[in-house]
Amino acid sequence: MADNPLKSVEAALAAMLEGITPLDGERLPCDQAAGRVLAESVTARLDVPGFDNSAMDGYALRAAEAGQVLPMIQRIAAGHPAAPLMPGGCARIFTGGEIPPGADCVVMQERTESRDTGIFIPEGIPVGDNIRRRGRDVAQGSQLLGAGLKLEAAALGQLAGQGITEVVVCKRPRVALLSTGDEIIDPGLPLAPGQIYNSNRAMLKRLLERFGAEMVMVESVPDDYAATCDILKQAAQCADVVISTGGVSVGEEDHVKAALEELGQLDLWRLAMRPGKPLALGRLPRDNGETRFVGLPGNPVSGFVGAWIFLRPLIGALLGCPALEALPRIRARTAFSTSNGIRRHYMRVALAFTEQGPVANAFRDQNSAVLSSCVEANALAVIPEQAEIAVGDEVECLWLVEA
Ligand SMILES: Nc1nc2c(c(=O)[nH]1)N[C@H]1C(S)=C(S)[C@@H](COP(=O)(O)OP(=O)(O)OC[C@H]3O[C@@H](n4cnc5c(N)ncnc54)[C@H](O)[C@@H]3O)O[C@H]1N2
Ligand code: MOO
Repeated sequence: MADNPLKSVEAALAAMLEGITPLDGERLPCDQAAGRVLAESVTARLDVPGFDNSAMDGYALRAAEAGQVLPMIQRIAAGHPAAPLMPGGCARIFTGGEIPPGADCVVMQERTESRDTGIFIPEGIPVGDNIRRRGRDVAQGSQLLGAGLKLEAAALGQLAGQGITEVVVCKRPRVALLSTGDEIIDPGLPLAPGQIYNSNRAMLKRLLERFGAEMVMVESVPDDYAATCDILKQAAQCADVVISTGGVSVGEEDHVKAALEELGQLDLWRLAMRPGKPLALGRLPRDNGETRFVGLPGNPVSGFVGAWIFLRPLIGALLGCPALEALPRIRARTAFSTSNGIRRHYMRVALAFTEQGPVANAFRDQNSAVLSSCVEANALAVIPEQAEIAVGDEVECLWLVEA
């Protein structure tokens, strides 16, 4: 919008992500790699399955010999090698058992009858029936898993299925999380009048760890310019990303932005988003390069929304994980009405999946200081600038999933 003095979220995201490349890889045992992102793709060493095997407990035979009683001349349990099957006979076989050379189908035992002279096999068994072919799941030499994939249950199973015990994953982005404000007190300590407990830290730590970051510094910073400069310098040395909460607005006790401008560079400030308008993006120098800086507003909901919209893609880019870079979008009908001003509103909603399609239920109080609005939210409904939304209108929602 031409007369909107605030920067768009898209412009801010592009500025934040510009020049970011994934961090180096590190080799890890697979049993410590859950939730980590592959830095290198993995090639299959083996065919899976490694040999033709039975999908059922039953009998292996030549399909052409079905429709008669066949003597049972071999027994093949899973884990034991199969000898060739002589013509005119069948083999007792169990699920996962190796198909004996010569056999070309398996009949499940429920379809057979045991007779004195052998096993009666019904007619019309197709060649290949109930055989799981070698390499059907994975072919040796093919790409098993691609770089950038977050290792979750099935991928870990695929690695184990290859006998692989180590992988190269992207190093976790190191994050320094600074809570500014004289009024902010750690849970466990007594509260004096005017003070509040630090709710942002616990919330952001959890979100950042879910996104794949490692917390290397977690500090509280008083409302003091020199102290803010000191801690920013220290944080920039030990972290890939420095995140602060509070102190980015226009008050006299808001020192973060001034400290950032003094020490490094403020790339962007004041966004057309609600909540989160005073969010500040920039960079701080460190010995071998620079450290990204994200200054989240102090209001807890601004921090929550800012984390999903900015920190998730930032951590994703540092991890080389495309799935983390954009939240999945889903269209839903609103169970609420609202009218919006010049900032895009990210309303906290609980999506319900009804027979009529997804419905977005908004928490009654959408103020940026009301963290209750986030507790049961599973999506952010994106209300465009100046929009008038009536009950039942369709809006786009961002689904709050970690990857
Ligand atoms: N004159 C103006 N005042 C404000 C503006 C403005 O444009 N002009 N913007 C408002 C908006 S919007 C926001 S958002 C806030 C952001 O201010 P800051 O980022 O400077 O944050 P603080 O002032 O330090 O704190 C705001 C609020 O959040 C509480 N807070 C801070 N840290 C924590 C924490 N770790 N845990 C829980 N709560 C926290 C703090 O006590 C304040 O109540 O500025 C508006 N003002
Ligand atoms: O932009 Mo602020 O985060 O609405 O309260």
